[in-house]
Amino acid sequence: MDKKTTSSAIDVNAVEDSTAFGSRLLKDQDTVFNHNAWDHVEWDQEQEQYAQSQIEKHLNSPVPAEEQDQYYDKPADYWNTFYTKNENRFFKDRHWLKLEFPELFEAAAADAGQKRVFEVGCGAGNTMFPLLEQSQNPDLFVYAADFSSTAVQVVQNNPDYDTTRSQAFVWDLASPDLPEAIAPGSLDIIVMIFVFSALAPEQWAQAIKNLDRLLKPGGLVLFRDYGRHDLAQLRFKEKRLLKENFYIRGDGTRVYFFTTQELEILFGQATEQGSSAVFKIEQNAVDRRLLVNRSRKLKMYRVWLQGKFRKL
Ligand SMILES: C[S@@+](CC[C@H](N)C(=O)[O-])C[C@H]1O[C@@H](n2cnc3c(N)ncnc32)[C@H](O)[C@@H]1O
Repeated sequence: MDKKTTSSAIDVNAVEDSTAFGSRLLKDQDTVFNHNAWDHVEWDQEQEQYAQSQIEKHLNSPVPAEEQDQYYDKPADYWNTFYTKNENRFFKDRHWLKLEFPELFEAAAADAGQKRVFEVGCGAGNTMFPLLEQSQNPDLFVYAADFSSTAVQVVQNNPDYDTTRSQAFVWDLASPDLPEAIAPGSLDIIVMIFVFSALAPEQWAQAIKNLDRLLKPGGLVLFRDYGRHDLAQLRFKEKRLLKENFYIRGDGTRVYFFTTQELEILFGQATEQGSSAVFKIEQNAVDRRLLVNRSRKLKMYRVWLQGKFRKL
């Protein structure tokens, strides 16, 4: 958990706490400090009011208009700086991947046949490396792309990077061009973990169109990202809001906080958003988790969204 007062994209590592999601339910408020994490937590009135007052504060104090353009001009530069500073801290062993996205590991089974998986916004390769490590499938190939060239270097410099089974390259998810390395309509699975939130809302339609063009019919998007009113949103200070629910962290990286309704419209009825893509929504769930700092008696309300969208 990020304890700094200035927000940073390293906060995504808080998702490491989400191991056996759904298993621990808080039934008695008096026991809240007995464990580190509780699932499916209903928010009390105090937390709801806090959320509303923070959102109002943000809306009343956006990033000054004359400072906004820099965050739209070269967003990858901020991520390059981020990876230059955080290279070692960022690689995490994601135990929950297998629990939440078993489809990935089915593609890695010995008899799964030819499978092509693409990790978009791969950062340090937090999906690609564990997947390949566990793969028994000689015919699994994993692509990994990020628009930060520093992130791609981090992946390529990893001693486990194996060019016979994987390929990492620079690509912008919101680009009008598909990556040269991947044939259109050839992918079985695309993984986006805390990536879509980094796009500006006006880039969503192009990004979804790209996913649709890259996937095979029946191919799957595996999605995990920030939910509306997550702790990371509510703790923003003044002058960090670019647009409603879209913020600039202290390190200059951007982050949007979604609702399931927005994802439903974006992926399920993408045509209306200016993209011809339409996906069957197989999962669109909220992971509301209360993390507890037992020694400091702090309660942290996390809200993450998880989706599985199948190309029709
Ligand atoms: C919060 S990090 C998550 C990294 C990784 N998916 C993980 O879960 O560890 C977001 C990543 O998305 C990348 N990113 C942001 N916008 C992107 C875009 N338009 N195209 C490709 N990658 C992007 C950033 O460079 C960063 O590596």
